[in-house]
Amino acid sequence: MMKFTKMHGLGNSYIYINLFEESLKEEDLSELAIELSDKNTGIGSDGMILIGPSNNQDIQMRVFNADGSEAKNCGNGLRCVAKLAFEKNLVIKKEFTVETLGGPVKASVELSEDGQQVKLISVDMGPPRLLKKDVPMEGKPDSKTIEEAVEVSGTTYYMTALSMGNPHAVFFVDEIETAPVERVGPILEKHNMFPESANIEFVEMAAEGNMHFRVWERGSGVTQACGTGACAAVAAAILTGRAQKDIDVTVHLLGGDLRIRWEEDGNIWMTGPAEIICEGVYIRKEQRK
Ligand SMILES: N[C@H](CCC[C@H](N)C(=O)O)C(=O)O
Repeated sequence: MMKFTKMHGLGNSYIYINLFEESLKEEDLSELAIELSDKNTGIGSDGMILIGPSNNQDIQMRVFNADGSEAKNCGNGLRCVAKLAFEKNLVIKKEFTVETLGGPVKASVELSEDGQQVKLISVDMGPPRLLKKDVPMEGKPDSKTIEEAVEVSGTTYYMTALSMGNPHAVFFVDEIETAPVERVGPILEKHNMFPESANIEFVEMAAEGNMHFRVWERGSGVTQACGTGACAAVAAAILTGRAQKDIDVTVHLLGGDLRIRWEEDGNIWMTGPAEIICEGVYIRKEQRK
């Protein structure tokens, strides 16, 4: 039996396990993520996120996709971790740091009128990493990938790729409704130009300071939202001259809106909501027989 909390950030849901209360075996983690994410025999989610102690930050977050692969960062997950950590008194400040495999980030929480609930969370996601060697992807290690042609099933697409601690390939389209998310997403996710696979995003620029966004996530497929992907999309828009730094961009995702801003100092800020769906006790498959 294992206590869990199911949370979502704009419909991108994960099963959160509090390692201050539960202990898990390292060798079980990948299988457990697959088991929990299964909507028929598990709880149903886009993956599993562990919140635990850190030696060098206030808390640690580890992210596992629905296919059991471990990711180095998760924007929607960070907002949920920040909310849970504050409301469960795992941290005592409204601003604190989170250790991720993709590097440390800073989170700050905005509270409800009665001060009891976290309503909005802002995360300093750090700078986008623009060099091919950092995405990582094939090609000249110290060069950037900005509007590079890539052919998929006979059609040429123009890709801007970067890392937010995890790999992203961003494509600008004229009409988000017809973006080839499910046709092109899975092909590019596992394309051999990405040694660690990649998250694939499609963006339609809208009126000043707005964009529409869809995503095929590495290890989880189509999700309602991707926080690191939204940051990557804004960075790509700025790198390709479609948006400017130091101005809030509203990213319209299937599950709702995120406010993203690439500051002149180089860091990207993400602000948005996080919700607790339910808390409970999960019975592991091997305990059900
Ligand atoms: N699928 C991602 C991890 C989850 C990222 C996403 N859910 C977010 O909110 O940033 C990866 O393998 O890098």
